[in-house]
Formats: sequence, C-alpha cells, structure tokens
Amino acid sequence: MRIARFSIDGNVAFGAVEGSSAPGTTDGLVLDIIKGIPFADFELSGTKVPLSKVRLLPPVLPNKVVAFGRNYAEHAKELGNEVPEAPFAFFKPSTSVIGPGDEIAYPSFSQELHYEAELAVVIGRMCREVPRERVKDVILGYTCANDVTARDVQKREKQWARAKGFDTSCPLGPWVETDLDPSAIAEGLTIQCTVNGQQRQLGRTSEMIHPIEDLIVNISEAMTLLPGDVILTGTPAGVGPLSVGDEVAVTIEGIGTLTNKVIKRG
Ligand SMILES: NC(=O)N[C@@H](O)C(=O)O
Repeated sequence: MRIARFSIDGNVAFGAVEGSSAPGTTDGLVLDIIKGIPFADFELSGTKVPLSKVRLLPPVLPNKVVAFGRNYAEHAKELGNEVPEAPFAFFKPSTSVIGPGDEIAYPSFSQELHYEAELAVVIGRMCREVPRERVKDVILGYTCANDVTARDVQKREKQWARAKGFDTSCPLGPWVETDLDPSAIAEGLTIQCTVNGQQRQLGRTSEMIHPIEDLIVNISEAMTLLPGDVILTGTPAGVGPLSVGDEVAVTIEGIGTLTNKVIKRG
C-alpha cells in the first residue's frame, strides 16, 4: 500500500494512494482517506479524493531523522573518503524535513549545495535494541529522500550539524510504500537522481555496504526509535552541485518519484 499524508481545505489526513499514473506524474491517482493513523490498526474510509486536488505533505513528521553515511563504496571513494568499518550515523533535525514539490532553500552560508538520493526507511512502532530477525517487524515502509548537503560547509566544519541540518535539507516522499519486499532490496532496487531531467546518479540498493538490518540494529542499540522516525540508508555515487532554479528528482524503483525545486533563500 502507498500511504500519503496530505492537506485539503486546511485539514491534514493520511490516505491510501490508488490507481496508476505515468512516471513522475500523479494524474489519475486517487486517495482513499484513512480513518486513524498508519502507525496503528486503521481502516480505509471509502471517501476518495483525486490526488490532483490535494497538497502532498512529507509522508511522516519524524521525531528524528537518522542518516547513515558512506554506505556505498563508490560514493565514499568519489569524495576521497574511507569506507567506515561500522555504520556511520549522523542526524538531520525534523525542521529540515520538507515534502514533495516543496522548495529547497539554498542556504546563504554555502556556495556548494549537493543532492544525495537515498532510500529512506520509516519506523512503524516504538522500539529499541531490535534483534536482526525482528527488524522487519518495526518497519512501516519505505520512501524516497534527498540528503541535501552544504558540501563546502561539511568540509569546513568538523561537526555536520549545519552542513546536513539546515532548513529544507531533507525532502521526503512522495508517499510511504508499505509492501516493498526487503529481499527485493537485497537484489537491489534502482535509485536514480536527475537534475533538470539530466541523470546524475544511478545506483542499486544492493550496493549498500551495511544492509538495512545492520543499520536498524546499530542505531536501536543506542536509542529508542519512535513511530514515524526516518532512517536514511546512504547515497550511491554521482553526487554533485545544485543551483538556484534547478529541479531535482529522486526516483526509487517500487516507490515513486520525489521532485523539488531549488530557490534562493529569501
Ligand atoms: N559525504 C556524505 O555526506 N555522504 C553521506 O551523506 C552519504 O554517504 O550518504
């Protein structure tokens, strides 16, 4: 099931996305409004609205976004970094999260903004110290993410808080896919990033050095994960610059396309 979060007439709701559409468009898709929230037992209300009539929001409002870096060897190499032995985690604050179609504001303190297409895991229930064989039980589903990075600031400042955590640096969407088969991920789903229609990244999730199970075991060993928390699983090779006016799109096989435009920070 594809679960979207949206606003209509000032009200926010969750809905199951039904129908099919041409890649990168939402024409022909409808939402069956969910009674309740996707983190507990819920029902479809049968009340349907065309997706074109609503504003899509970030599919969840995470309490925290935990991101893993250098989880694709070719990406680590392209920036001259070692591949870390153990999973390498950092945070992106909930204030950095934006939704599909929202604008990425080019930070005034950076001259080198980069895109990073990533598969994101959405946590479905409160958990900690999750054993490897129970990881699938704590996952609600998967969505697309863009770990937008102020690369020059990342090089300049030891801590990544500003380079990775500025407002609008974490686009998520377009929805959460709950039926994605993790083993399918093992074989590798394609992760693609285009800028103004030009392909810049094309990787496969099978290239991950630390699979999703390792990442969830690693982080839940240290901290409690809450329903709606988001885990970014790292970006493949091909990262590069964004400029004001650019349209950047992340497409993940089996999920959909997340598109955002870059604007000058007002
Ligand atoms: N270089 C860098 O920041 N990379 C990470 O975000 C990553 O590997 O995804």
